Amino acid sequence: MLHESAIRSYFLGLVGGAGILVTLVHCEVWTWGVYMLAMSVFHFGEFYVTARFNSKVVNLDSFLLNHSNEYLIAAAVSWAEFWLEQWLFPSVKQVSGLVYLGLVLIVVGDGIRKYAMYTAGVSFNHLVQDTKKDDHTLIKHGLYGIVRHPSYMGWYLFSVGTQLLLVNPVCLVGYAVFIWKFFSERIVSEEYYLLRHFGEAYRDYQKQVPLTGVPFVQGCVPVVTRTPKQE
Ligand SMILES: C[S@@+](CC[C@H](N)C(=O)[O-])C[C@H]1O[C@@H](n2cnc3c(N)ncnc32)[C@H](O)[C@@H]1O
Repeated sequence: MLHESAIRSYFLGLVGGAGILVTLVHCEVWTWGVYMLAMSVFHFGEFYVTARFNSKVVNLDSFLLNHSNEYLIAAAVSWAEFWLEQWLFPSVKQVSGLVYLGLVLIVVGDGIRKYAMYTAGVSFNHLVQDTKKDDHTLIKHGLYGIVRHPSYMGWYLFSVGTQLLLVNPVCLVGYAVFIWKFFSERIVSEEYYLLRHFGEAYRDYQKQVPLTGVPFVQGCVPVVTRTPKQE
């Protein structure tokens, strides 16, 4: 495991370094260079923060490089869109306020995600836990006192930010919709298990912190059984 994580880290370092080079040398596509750097920092950071604050579960998957086929396809489609539009309609890729908004979302989004991972510590796991481990405690402080799913919120902002940075209109809409759908379903199943693990304590937490952090996503809310109205 150690040598393979070293290889992945080296590869991510190369991607980040190449990104810096592209940014400095190829001014016409500097946003692509910043994108490469952002992706390498994001994936390296996933492994690093897990290794630092939840070392018992760290493994090669912690880089999230092989998150899912859908993730890889979405990345490849965004690369294709960027280079196709850069070639066919370079005017679309003109640097504007959108690019800078994308940069802000990338930095803020990744910062929120990594801070959430640090805050949750050993309770954070890249895989949703269907059984409760002894050291899994309910986290309600820090960012978790503001929204219930700060790491998903951060990743959502980061992902949308990458498409703004690349000025990819098609993927911007696609990412905003499909990633939203992914997190809305994920949050419901995650909260189903959290309710099983922590029961009333999680129910109270949902009341104290009503926002999930992902827009228009409510999470796993209890089904309210109506008492018939007294006539
Ligand atoms: C990938 S982490 C995501 C955590 C959270 N959804 C977020 O966005 O910050 C998934 C794991 O975190 C755990 N988890 C989520 N919210 C938690 C909380 N408030 N306290 C403790 N564990 C939590 C879940 O049980 C799951 O195993």
